[in-house]
Amino acid sequence: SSWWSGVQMGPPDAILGVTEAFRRDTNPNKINLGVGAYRDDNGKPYVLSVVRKAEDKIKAKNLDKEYAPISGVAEFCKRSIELALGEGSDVTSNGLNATVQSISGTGSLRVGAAFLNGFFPGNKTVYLPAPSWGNHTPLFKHSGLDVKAYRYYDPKTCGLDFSGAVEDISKIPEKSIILLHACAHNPTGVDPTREQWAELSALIKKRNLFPYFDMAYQGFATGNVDNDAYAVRLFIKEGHRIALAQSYAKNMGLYGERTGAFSLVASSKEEADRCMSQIKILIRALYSNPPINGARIASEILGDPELRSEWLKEVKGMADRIISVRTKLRDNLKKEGSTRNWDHITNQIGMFCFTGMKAPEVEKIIKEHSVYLTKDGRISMAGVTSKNVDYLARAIHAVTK
Ligand SMILES: Cc1ncc(COP(=O)(O)O)c(CNOCC(=O)O)c1O
Repeated sequence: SSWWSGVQMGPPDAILGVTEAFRRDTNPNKINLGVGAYRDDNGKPYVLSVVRKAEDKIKAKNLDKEYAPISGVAEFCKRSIELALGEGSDVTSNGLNATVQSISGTGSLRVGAAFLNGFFPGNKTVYLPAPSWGNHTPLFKHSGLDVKAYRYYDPKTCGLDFSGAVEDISKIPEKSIILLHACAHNPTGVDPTREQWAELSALIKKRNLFPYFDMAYQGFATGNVDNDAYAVRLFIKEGHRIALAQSYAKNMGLYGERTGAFSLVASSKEEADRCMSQIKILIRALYSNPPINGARIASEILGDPELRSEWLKEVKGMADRIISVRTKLRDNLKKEGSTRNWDHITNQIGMFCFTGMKAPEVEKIIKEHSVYLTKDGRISMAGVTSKNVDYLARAIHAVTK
């Protein structure tokens, strides 16, 4: 028998499986609301013009292709943590952060998880919001950490189950790890209000929990990079020593360039240096050093005042398009005569909308209307355009009335 006769066929990825089914559908009105990547109003992938400008500037520099340091392109690491914490943060001015470039958000989360597995002195269990990004559980489990959940989404209101979250977090054993989506929660689109973030910060401090922020959408949620970093900056201000994973897949459209960063905020520069040395040892044995192209593009944009302000306009443009189709969809559902409350479509934020459609309704809308989405009723608003939003509203009304 062969070496691999024991290997089972694994289940298809829930999200990518939707796209395959979409591709097979011949209905000209078909709509793909599964994929979590931005599309313009013509449903096409979007390369930011500021990214093209940065590429031209980089090309003119005739840079070599030498290895980046294990910790990545230094300029990128500096610009990335400053984007997250804001210029002049005393964390960066006092060198309290250990920041490494990694392979987009997923690689950054994974490097952080490997470091926690090796060095976290507390309860090596990560508490995720229920539900969370599908990849969080396998990512942390493969890193050797245990994974549990705290209540987060309320299916009755399609909003935040804040009292449930507080109740569950109050019971999390001290010195555990709590994963927080900094903004634009995936898959629900439900974010805490600023007041609720303040309560969560106080509670997490009281419970002596370690906050691990996943910020994959900074600038993409409200269109403002400072607003979207509010929770991260609040926790720092409140004295939490956080971990942070960042991605430039969505807010710079660098999906395939795999550009991201992992940061740890330590209590002294000397401690940050010790942590950095151990993180580098982990990276060396994982992938040795990260890809240079995306990091060069991101640091070119973040480091040049003109490109930076152009980027801020473009990322706001993407966020605004999503917000406008949210409003159109909600209004069209009303116009179709739906008696359901669809306010959550505009209360939720970022790439995703948890519609509240149940599995039978999802099956029906796929089969009868060729609208493709994941079974949990999550739609990627990026797939909604001014051209298909009427059709979509009719289809949703047809299966939910
Ligand atoms: C919360 C979160 N963290 C991290 C990431 C990591 O993204 P990347 O590794 O591409 O930077 C993502 C990207 N998700 O992909 C879209 C989808 O769910 O369909 C994410 O949503």
